[in-house]
Amino acid sequence: MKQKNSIPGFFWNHLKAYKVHLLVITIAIIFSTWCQVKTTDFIGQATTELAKYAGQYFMVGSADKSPFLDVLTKLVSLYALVWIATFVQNFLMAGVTGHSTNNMRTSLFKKLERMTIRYFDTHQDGEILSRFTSDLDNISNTLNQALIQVLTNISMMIGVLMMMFSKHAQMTWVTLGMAPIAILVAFTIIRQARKNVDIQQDSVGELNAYIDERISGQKVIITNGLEEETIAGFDVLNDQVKKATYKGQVYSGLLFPTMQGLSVLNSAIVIFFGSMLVLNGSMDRAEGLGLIITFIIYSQQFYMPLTQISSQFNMMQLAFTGARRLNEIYDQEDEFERENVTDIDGLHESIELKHVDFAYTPEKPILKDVNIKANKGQMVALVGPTGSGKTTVMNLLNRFYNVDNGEILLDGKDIRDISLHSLRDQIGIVLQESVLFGGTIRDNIVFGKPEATDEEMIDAAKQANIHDFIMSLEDGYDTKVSDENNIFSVGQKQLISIARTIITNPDLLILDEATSNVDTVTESRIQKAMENIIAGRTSFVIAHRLKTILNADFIVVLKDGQIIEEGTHEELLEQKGFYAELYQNQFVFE
Ligand SMILES: Nc1ncnc2c1ncn2[C@@H]1O[C@H](COP(=O)(O)OP(=O)(O)OP(=O)(O)O)[C@@H](O)[C@H]1O
Repeated sequence: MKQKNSIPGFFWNHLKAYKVHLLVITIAIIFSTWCQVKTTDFIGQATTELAKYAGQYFMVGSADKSPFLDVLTKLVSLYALVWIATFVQNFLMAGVTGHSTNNMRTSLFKKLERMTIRYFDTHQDGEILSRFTSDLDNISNTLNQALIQVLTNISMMIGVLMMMFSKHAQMTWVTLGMAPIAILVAFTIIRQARKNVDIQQDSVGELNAYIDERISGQKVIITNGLEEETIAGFDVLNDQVKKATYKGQVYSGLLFPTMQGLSVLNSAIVIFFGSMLVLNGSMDRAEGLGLIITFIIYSQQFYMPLTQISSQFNMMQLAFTGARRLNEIYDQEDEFERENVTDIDGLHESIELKHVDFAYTPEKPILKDVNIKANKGQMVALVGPTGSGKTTVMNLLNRFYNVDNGEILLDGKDIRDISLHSLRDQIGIVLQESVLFGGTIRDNIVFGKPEATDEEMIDAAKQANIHDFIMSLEDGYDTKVSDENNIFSVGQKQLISIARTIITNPDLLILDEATSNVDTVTESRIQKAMENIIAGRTSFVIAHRLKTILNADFIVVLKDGQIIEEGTHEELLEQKGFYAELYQNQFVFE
């Protein structure tokens, strides 16, 4: 069992390449906050110098303003340094965020390409997609915005604390007096806000799922006249979102004014205590004024970061959740490959399932002691009621899943001892639900053999009986295929898939016949295309219409994962068993 990735491990793995950048960013942050803290000190000094200058000027009619101007010059220089350091931080961090999230996206996609079909069979597409969108976005936003701000705020608080203690310990304790209350208040508000934001996100998720489901089922809704009911269902969920959003916003909105109020209250206490120091003679007036102004600013510089760290906690929490969810993907096992596997160059003799047992989940056995042997060039048809295990046999032949007991032998060699890529190079699959990728028809046909010539492509399309249809389109083979341009029927899609398989010239064919929405003309085209592709090849065909498999070398009838009958069409009819009954039923029906 491989070790699970941790959240700190996730960030370390993706950020370690930028160690030097992050070090420079941290130094720039510390430097810029030190400058900011220092400017406060200079504002205090400038106030003191100005007060001294004004006092002297009123007393004797003239005064030296150079000490005041000196402080002012230092102040302006410090601001310039702060600007430069902040620019460096943001510039470097934008680069680190851009590159690291890009790498995260790439490594996530590569990982998906290595993962088992089991994972895709047991997770919804939208759920997997959301890791690329919202989870990666949350991580990127946190790196880009929250990280610098949190580091700045922490170093600001430390710097302010150090400066305050070095200036006046008593005033510092007075300034910090409100801190425990502020932390408690911030914590309580944020906890409430987070609770409601979570509810808000859940209800938004529910609403999205509802909209998604209703859009895909729009035809059923219209034909059943369920528009009003659908709107009513939407209203209920939408109302939930409204209420949760309102509460979340109210609590989030409370944080800043409350903390601002506490900070103002704190400033009043600082002014009061500072004035007491001047009034009881511990300090002269100009110095006292400077100190009060310095501590008012320090108090704000201390409380503001506290508020900001608390509010960024939410964003960081989302990034941690994102990292955990991405780790769930990285934690998945890759496709299983034994050591010392070998490559093969084709199927020369036979392919055989020998005493195969298989279950997707331990509690529900699917295939039980299945034995099928196809010699080179033979066509094997799999027939049986829905759920009997036909597709499962195909999944095992292609090693989407591995057998639990028994073995599958290709020319006498266990397919687990053959490298996955060379095994799959020999196999061509036409699935029941044909998939077309974004691009042109040409791209789709040459998908498995990008170097194919136009002649090869056209030849494959002709064999698949789809060439004439493609040529009837305005742009021919350059016709765009996309979700928006869904001009193909189920049957036509399957014919394009057949052409895609033919062009790769596989030794072993796995065909799952399209069952629904195929008109009779397309059906006979598919029939012809299948005959063309099967000729001279070893093939396993799942047939739903029995007339497609009358020529099969032998037919295997599966029921509840077991072979119940086996033989040629004629032999099975003679047996007058399950197959004969199925054939009679279809014959009458058609
Ligand atoms: N990924 C999976 N995880 C768990 N169970 C599965 C999975 N795929 C299929 N099954 C179950 O395995 C059994 C056999 O399914 P299979 O798809 O092989 O049947 P089939 O004969 O091809 O059916 P159909 O003719 O409807 O396509 C069914 O009970 C099905 O529910």
